[in-house]
Amino acid sequence: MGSIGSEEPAQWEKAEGDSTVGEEERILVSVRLRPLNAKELERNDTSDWECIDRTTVVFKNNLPDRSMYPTAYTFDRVFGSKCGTRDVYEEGAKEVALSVVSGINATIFAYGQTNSGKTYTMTGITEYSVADIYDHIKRHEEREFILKFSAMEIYNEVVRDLLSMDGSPLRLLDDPERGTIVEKLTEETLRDENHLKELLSTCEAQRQTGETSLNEMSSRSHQILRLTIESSARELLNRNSSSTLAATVNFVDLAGSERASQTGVRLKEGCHINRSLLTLGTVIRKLSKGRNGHIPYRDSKLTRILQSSLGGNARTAIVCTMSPARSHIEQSRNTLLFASCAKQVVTNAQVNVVMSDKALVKHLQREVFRLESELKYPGSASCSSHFEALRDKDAQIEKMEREIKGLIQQRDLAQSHLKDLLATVDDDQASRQWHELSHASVSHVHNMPEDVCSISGTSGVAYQSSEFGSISFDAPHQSNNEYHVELSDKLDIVPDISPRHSVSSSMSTGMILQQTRDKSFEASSNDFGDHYREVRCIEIHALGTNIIEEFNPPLTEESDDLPSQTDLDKLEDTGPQSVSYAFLRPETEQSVKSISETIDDFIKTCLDDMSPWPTMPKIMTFRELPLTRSRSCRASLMTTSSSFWTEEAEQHDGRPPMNFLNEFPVSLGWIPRKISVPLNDIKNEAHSFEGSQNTEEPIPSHAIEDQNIRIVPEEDITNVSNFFSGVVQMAQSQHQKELTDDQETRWAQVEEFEVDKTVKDVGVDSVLYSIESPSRWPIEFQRKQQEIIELWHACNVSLVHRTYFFLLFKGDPSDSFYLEVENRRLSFLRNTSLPEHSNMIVAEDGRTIMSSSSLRYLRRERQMLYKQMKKKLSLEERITIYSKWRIALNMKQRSLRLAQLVWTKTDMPHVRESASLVAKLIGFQEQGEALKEMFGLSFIPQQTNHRSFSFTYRKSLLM
Ligand SMILES: Nc1ncnc2c1ncn2[C@@H]1O[C@H](COP(=O)(O)OP(=O)(O)OP(=O)(O)O)[C@@H](O)[C@H]1O
Repeated sequence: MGSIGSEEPAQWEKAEGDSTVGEEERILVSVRLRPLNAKELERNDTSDWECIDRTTVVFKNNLPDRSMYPTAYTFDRVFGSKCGTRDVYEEGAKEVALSVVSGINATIFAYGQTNSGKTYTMTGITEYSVADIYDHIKRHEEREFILKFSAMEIYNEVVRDLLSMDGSPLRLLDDPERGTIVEKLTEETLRDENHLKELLSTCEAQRQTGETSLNEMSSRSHQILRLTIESSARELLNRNSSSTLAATVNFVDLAGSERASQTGVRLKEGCHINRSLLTLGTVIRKLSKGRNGHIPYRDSKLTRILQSSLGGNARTAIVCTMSPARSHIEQSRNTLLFASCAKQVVTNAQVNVVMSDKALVKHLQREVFRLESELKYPGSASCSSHFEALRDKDAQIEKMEREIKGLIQQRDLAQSHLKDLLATVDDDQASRQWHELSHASVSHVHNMPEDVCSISGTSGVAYQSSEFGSISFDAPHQSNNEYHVELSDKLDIVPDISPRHSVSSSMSTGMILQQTRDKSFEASSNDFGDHYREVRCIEIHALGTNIIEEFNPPLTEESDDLPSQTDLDKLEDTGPQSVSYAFLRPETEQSVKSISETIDDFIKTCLDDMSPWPTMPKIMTFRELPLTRSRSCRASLMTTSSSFWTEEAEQHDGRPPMNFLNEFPVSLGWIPRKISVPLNDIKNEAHSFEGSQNTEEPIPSHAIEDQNIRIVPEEDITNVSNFFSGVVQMAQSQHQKELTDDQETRWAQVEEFEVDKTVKDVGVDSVLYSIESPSRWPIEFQRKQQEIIELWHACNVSLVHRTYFFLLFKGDPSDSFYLEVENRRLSFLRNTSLPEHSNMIVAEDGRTIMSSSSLRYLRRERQMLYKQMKKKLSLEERITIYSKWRIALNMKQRSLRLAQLVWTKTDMPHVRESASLVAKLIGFQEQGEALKEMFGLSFIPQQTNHRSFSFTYRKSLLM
């Protein structure tokens, strides 16, 4: 059978013991006082030692010369003279001795001077132990026990087998597993308890004894009785994996510790006895100070044989016997000193498990496999497993971080949705109130007929704001082919073209497409700015013919989304510009192209109608006009397909058919069918404006030379019509003025056109004032301004437009043109809204579309302003403004009310406040001339040698 230590398989541990891991514990040390014997009593020796309690023994006779020694000693247990051996066993040895049945080595020592009662005590302890061991065996029939007994004595440092009769000395051998073993020591397997008793008797008989002066039967040797107990569970005995608990208990009866002089023994005997005892004392003393350093186990046979029991794998109990007699006080003190040292020694006993050979082989094979694996794979298995564990943990952490990130995004998204929902709820509430208020206020707006058209729709001004995007305007529904075209420097592309096509385009000249919406304007009508999505700028270069495709994949010429090759050729021929349709959706591009063509054709037709010269050399088409860099484009336009126009035009002698005009309800119906304009007169008049504004780029000479009239139309058809009306009106007015001034000679020299009597003669008074009578201009400006304000109000002009216009045109003489144009436009609109013109702005189905759309956009603007208030104004600012506008602070929906109040009156203080507030809400920043130009025409008198009259339209330059 092999044996292993504490590193045995768990199943064995569980089966065989509570623990194979040794627990440190101190040696159990007890002291036993024997009674004074007959001799001691005979010589009247006194008993100086007394056990005052279970653990303390005191020297009760305080002699003066002994005061230097301690008088009280405490041990695990002390036994007085009246205590029987049974007590000593029970409390001072039994627990340790019986550990052997649990596989734990144990050793019981009896230490003391001769005749102190060592043999007397140890004999009793051995018998009790054996009895209890056998009793344990009887009570554990499930296990099979094997008891083996051996006995030896060490006499004069010679080991003898007490069970052998030859008395030859035995050698000590060092076994790597079992430690020091006694060679050839008889080990009797015990049959039963009696067998053991017989053997014990044999040992007793074999032990060296001799008469000493103190003890007639003195034990002159160290006796070691060794009982080995192996036990196995019976149920496992037939299995290969059976294991056995194996332990040894040593009952050691030491020879007397007294000095030879005291005992009177022979010198040699005493020397050897003392050598083993001396070594034992040294080992104990050293062990009591810890296991550091060298422990001289090998200095004596006794310490070599009992090495494992001295601070090793064994539980140890020492019973120190002493005579209470005063005559042995020195030996008693030495015994107590030894006992005190022994008390400090710590042992580390553990369960000893012995496995069968087969089980051992199995175990060893597993161990070999494990070791081979470690050799095969560099780095210990434990290290590898640690790295793997770390990698797993890292992966786990990364996964969790990703999950956390995802959860955070989900949370943010949910919060965003919640915010939107709350905003929607607020909007709904606000919207309800808004409708209540707005319905109530409809009548308040000057009882405006519903068919009043939107000034924004006709003024060619759409509003650009980084926050709002472009504000465009609905067109009236026109059967199933209705198109909704929004002209804006920010192109609004509504994907749902059919049946309602909503396209925002800069149309003819420069285009800058900056934003698109992913759903129709109507669908997002509650929020002007939120649903815009950045797309891409499309520019039309003033020069060059290349199509700029900045981000879109290249479009082929065959693409329907591109201008036709004819268009491109035409552009090349005329050379002034190129058109980029980059990033337009196909349907949008087609619409834009159609619109452009329509406008070109329309202008051409108008000019043809206007032209007194049927063979006018060349009329520049809409797209042929030289343009400055496009920055913005603002207009609203109702349009139809070019084919529609072309076909209809052919049937109407090149003029726009009435159906077409109905589809441009804003102004096309107003276009005079026949206009007679003295072109030379116009050209001459141009000189009167020379030098007033000259910010435009030079006009290509060929344009002037070849055409005499150079017209750069405004960006939308509405403005184009207004522009022409302005041209006609100005010419007519000037003509009248000249007539008054007796300039008929000039007038006679030119051909006349018939002028439609529907044209309102708005004149150019303000322009003339600003130029000819600068001193009167301020008064005239105020008058014009007030007139325009009234017109804004009457025509439901966009609030943003009013604000821009009001803040930009502050009375500079150069503003006169803008005021004049604005005045004319507004006057035109007001007039066209009169009953006699209602047919021009009412759709075929009879709806007063323009009125409703203008009012609707006004409401949207006010909603937009309302929403902006909390974004743009601090609480303090809002409170100040509320008080200024006389809105009670405890009123609900104050911002809404404020939005409804702005621009509702025409008195100047109100207008100023309104403009100021709206400007702040929309982030208005005056940008000088560029911003002014967004209001449409910029009449730039051209300095020419020929008295030609030139208008150059310049796109607005909103940055
Ligand atoms: N506690 C005791 N109660 C009564 N008698 C005792 C007690 N202890 C010892 N004796 C008696 O004292 C005598 C000596 O005892 P014992 O032989 O056990 O001493 P010892 O220490 O073994 O001596 P030695 O070392 O010389 O062998 C014996 O006759 C024994 O019966």
